[in-house]
Amino acid sequence: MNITRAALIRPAVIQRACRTSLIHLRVERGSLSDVTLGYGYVYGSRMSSWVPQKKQAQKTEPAWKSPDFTIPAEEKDSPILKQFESSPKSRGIAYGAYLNGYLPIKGEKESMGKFSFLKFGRFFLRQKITNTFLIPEDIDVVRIEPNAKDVKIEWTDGHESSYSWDWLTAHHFQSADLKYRRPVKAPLVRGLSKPYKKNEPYPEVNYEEVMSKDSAVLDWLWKIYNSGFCFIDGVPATPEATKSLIERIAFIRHTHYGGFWEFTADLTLKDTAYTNEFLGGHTDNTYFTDPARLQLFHLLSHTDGSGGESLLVDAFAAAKKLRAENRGLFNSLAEEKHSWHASGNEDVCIQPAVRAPVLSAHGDTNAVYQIRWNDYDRAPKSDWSIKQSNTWYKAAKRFNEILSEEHRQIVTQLKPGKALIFDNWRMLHGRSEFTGKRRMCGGYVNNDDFISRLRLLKFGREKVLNSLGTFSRRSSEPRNSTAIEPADIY
Ligand SMILES: C[N+](C)(C)CCCC[C@H](N)C(=O)O
Ligand SMILES: O=C(O)CCC(=O)C(=O)O
Repeated sequence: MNITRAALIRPAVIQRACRTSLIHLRVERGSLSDVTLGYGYVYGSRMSSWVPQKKQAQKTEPAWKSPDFTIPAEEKDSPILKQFESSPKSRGIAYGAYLNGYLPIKGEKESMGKFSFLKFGRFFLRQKITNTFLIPEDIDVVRIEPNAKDVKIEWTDGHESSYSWDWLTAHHFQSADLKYRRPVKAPLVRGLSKPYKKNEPYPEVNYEEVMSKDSAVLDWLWKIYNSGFCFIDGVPATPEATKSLIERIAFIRHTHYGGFWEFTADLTLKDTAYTNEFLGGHTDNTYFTDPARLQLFHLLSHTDGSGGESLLVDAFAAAKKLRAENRGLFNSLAEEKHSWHASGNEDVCIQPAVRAPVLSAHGDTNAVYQIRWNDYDRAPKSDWSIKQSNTWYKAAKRFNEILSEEHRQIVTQLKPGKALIFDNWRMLHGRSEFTGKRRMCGGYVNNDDFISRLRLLKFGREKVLNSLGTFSRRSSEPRNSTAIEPADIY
């Protein structure tokens, strides 16, 4: 198999690197010329000797990788390659896969069974192709060939791998060498990096900009990530424009309220949102295993009445204050799990697969990463002692007082044309009571789709892919479970 083939099966390479060898990488920053590469094996705990290598001559890229690649005349009638006539890039890649056995040889259309197409398909999908469990347990390295761009390794089973330096530095096992690890400092979960302060101008972006430029989408998402919310000005006051705005981030999360929603105080759905009543600060979807991460509201109209002001409160900042003030109360909100529920509509009684506390701490860092605060939807709890129960209610009462501190209340009157989006894992939202006819529309976006969009825009696909599976911590030692921290960026 030539090296190009190995480069084509990068996912298997990744799997193999993670599974069969411990690569200690000493990379002299910036030079990459002299690399000392040693490796040990997870299996048989054989530590090999260090293998100092010198820089190899840069290999030339295969012709089919160049953007202006054209398929040689004699291959023109390949039934498969014809399918890639549309774009030089896919045509070149297809030809590369063809040369490397991922596509049947010319004229053997019938052999283009599902499997080979699937194999070829996977070539694009960055999914593992190799059967991990067929990798011999006594696998060993035969040859290591580092060069400026990557490291090529030949294994005893004949397989050849190619690892980019970025990928290696992000994935080698030695956590002690964290300084060598360069994962994308991407917000995998979230952080309280820059809470919005009262009287600062509100974070805001422009609709036309967001609809026309990915750079404006990045600015928008980064503002939501850092401040917890963002206004969008210049939005046509129509459901259609609002829906397409949300879809600049990702597809809209569908729930028992529908996908993109328009609502008014008509109790079409049995929830306080569908009334004109006061709604205290709360997060939505506490009853879902995976609460929506973002929520967007856009007031379409409000006639013959007044009120309906919108409230936002940064619950991460409030939790940080509670922790500083009384660690016992903070821990109670972080440890006592509740069975939140949504049971208003006759045909649903929704509860999370795993009961969740008010303050969810991240399993790797113990930093708070998600708030569930909704007294309307909190279910009864009986698996605690009187003492635990009393402590929790005391903690919840104190937390509510902190959340209600005047300087934390971000109160705005939404107007048609200016939408509001916020982080539903961090910010409480609410509404004052109102009179008259008020039409609101909006939608939810999942956490994973929000973070995916944000990371790819901010860091670029190659860097994000190179950091798959890495997780940078403040310290290389996991924190113990009692030291639940306030939300922070990591
Ligand atoms: C769909 N729309 C946003 C209009 C209403 C949703 C109701 C949210 C519910 N009270 C909760 O806390 O999850
Ligand atoms: O009507 C509003 O402004 C907010 C409604 C609300 O809080 C919700 O739908 O969760």
